[in-house]
Amino acid sequence: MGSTSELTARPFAAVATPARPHATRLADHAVAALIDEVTLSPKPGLVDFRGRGAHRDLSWPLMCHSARTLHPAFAAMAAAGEAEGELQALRERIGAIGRDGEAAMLRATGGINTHRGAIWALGLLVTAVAQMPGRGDAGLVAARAAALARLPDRFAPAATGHKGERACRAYGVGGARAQAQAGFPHVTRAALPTLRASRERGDPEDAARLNALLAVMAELDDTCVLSRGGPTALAAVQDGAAGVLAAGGAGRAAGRRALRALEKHLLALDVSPGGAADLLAATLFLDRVEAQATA
Ligand SMILES: CC(C)(COP(=O)(O)OP(=O)(O)OC[C@H]1O[C@@H](n2cnc3c(N)ncnc32)[C@H](O)[C@@H]1O)[C@@H](O)C(=O)NCCC(=O)NCCS
Ligand SMILES: Nc1ncnc2c1ncn2[C@@H]1O[C@H](COP(=O)(O)OP(=O)(O)OP(=O)(O)O)[C@@H](O)[C@H]1O
Repeated sequence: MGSTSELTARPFAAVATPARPHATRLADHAVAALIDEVTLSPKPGLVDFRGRGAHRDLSWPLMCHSARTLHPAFAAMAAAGEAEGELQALRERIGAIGRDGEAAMLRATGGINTHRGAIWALGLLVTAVAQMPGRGDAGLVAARAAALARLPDRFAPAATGHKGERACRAYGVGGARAQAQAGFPHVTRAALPTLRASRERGDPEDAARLNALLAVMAELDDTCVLSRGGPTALAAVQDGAAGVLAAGGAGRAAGRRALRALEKHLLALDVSPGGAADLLAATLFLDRVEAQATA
């Protein structure tokens, strides 16, 4: 079997054809990025092609099914981005579409939260790309997504009551919302540069993607980790990920040994960097969009 990135690239290569409307092709890229992310292996603590990581209710088939279920929501957000020029109206339109997408996700998964954070991040980015036809620069797209994320949504719940929100309050961190409102700095300033530097160094694609994930894990205030393991676990994730990169990353034998040790440690702590995984999917999406724009 080829690398997992080869395994997942093929199904979508035939789908994103020029005949499909732009909004549909953007949704294709978003779904493909989510499937590439969950398939990437070996990820520490996370669901991947090998198994559940530190999760009892998530699996690779379920995450792939959830990702495909989100295609209509991403296509509708992209179409809204193309049609709506007034940003406040657009913000509330995609908020409503995102909540519908969350409901569709929960119906498809039997009530399990597989991609709530990904709907937020990729929904904003898909909408931003749709607003800038022919442009794909990650920094510009992320800045437009941030402008949307900073606008209020009168119809969003005042409080989600979710783990991420509770972790933000308990530990004084910004979480998914702040990451988007700041323009996805962990994507544009950490993951994307690491992904490209690894490729240029000749690392295999899977190793480059793992290094991009590790670059996010090394710095992110991941509320998935904080919710389960608090600041001690978050420090272990951040220090461990930085250690793998310092050992040469996933493309070097010493880095792979450090990655295996990190995975063992996170499984022992029973924590999973789900937020970093969402941002890896966002990174892979922007990487695809930039490649298409410059093709
Ligand atoms: C902004 C969101 C993510 C709020 O999430 P909340 O902070 O309440 O926590 P929740 O546990 O639901 O989801 C957080 C998810 O974000 C990811 N995440 C965690 N930490 C981070 C981080 N530092 N940076 C980025 N993503 C992160 C994780 O995957 C996690 O699962 C979104 O769910 C939301 O606004 N929901 C309200 C309904 C709505 O309006 N949805 C449509 C938005 S398009
Ligand atoms: N490959 C992945 N594996 C696990 N989580 C992922 C992955 N990719 C993205 N995520 C994100 O992380 C979230 C799962 O992290 P979380 O800690 O919330 O797991 P959970 O099982 O829902 O929570 P818990 O079991 O602690 O109640 C998903 O909702 C998704 O947004």
